[in-house]
Amino acid sequence: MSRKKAAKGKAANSKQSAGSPSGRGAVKAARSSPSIVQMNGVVHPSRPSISNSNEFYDIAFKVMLVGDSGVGKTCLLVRFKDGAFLAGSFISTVGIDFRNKVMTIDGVKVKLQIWDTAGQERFRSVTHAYYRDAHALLLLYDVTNKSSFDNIQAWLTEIHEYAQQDAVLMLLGNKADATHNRVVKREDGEKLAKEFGVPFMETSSRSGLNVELAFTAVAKELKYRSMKDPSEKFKLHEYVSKEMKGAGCCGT
Ligand SMILES: Nc1nc2c(ncn2[C@@H]2O[C@H](COP(=O)(O)OP(=O)(O)OP(=O)(O)O)[C@@H](O)[C@H]2O)c(=O)[nH]1
Ligand SMILES: [Mg+2]
Repeated sequence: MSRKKAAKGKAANSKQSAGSPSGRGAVKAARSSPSIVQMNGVVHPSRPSISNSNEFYDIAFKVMLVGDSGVGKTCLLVRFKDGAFLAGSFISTVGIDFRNKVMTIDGVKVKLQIWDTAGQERFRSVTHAYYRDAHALLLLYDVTNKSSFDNIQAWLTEIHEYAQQDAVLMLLGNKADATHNRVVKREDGEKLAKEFGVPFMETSSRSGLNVELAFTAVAKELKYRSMKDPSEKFKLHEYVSKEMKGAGCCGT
């Protein structure tokens, strides 16, 4: 298996305040990024000239974070990538952004190129264009925000319309640490996920609960699928049920 060099996970655009007039410049910048131009099917590394990471990888996949504005997509990505929590005032993502992370899955270096989409309605047409290349989608709602949960069905409709049929999909109930403000029960999330046949877990970017697991589960599923070795079996639902930790149980 040949090893490729991973481009440093550099955001294609920066965040702006939710009240900023337009994110068009940033979106345009993101669209002209070489990473995007080359991205069809399995992700290819960006031009070496912009790569300042020495990390090598064997296979690469594109993962998309979707869900209402404020559910915590950016925080989830930052927690996963940097192990930090973005506390303080909420800065809404403009357009679309990405970061890379290389994980070692059963001895194979798997690069995830993780696309952080803007949840705001006004960017919806921009983000639609990226669905088609996604190998996996993490759909988030916020357990402290009922409307973000109620909107999950609409998000699923959108995903079915724009994403590839065989894309890996997982539902995440985020902000599980916020016990006092919780309005969506874990069982409601489980029920909804079961209805749509998607794996589910609650996460917290603040405590780190299940963050690594969510991305590891997706990376494992994609890796096993790409290996196409019938002797190697991986069951995403089973893996998630076995490895998942409950809110309030274990923190990180
Ligand atoms: N308590 C708690 N707060 C969180 C968590 N994740 C995110 N937040 C807070 O929720 C707010 C929104 O987080 P973001 O990650 O920026 O939300 P987003 O989904 O990226 O929003 P858009 O970019 O507008 O789509 C921020 O103020 C975060 O600090 C979490 O796990 N727990
Ligand atoms: Mg964001």
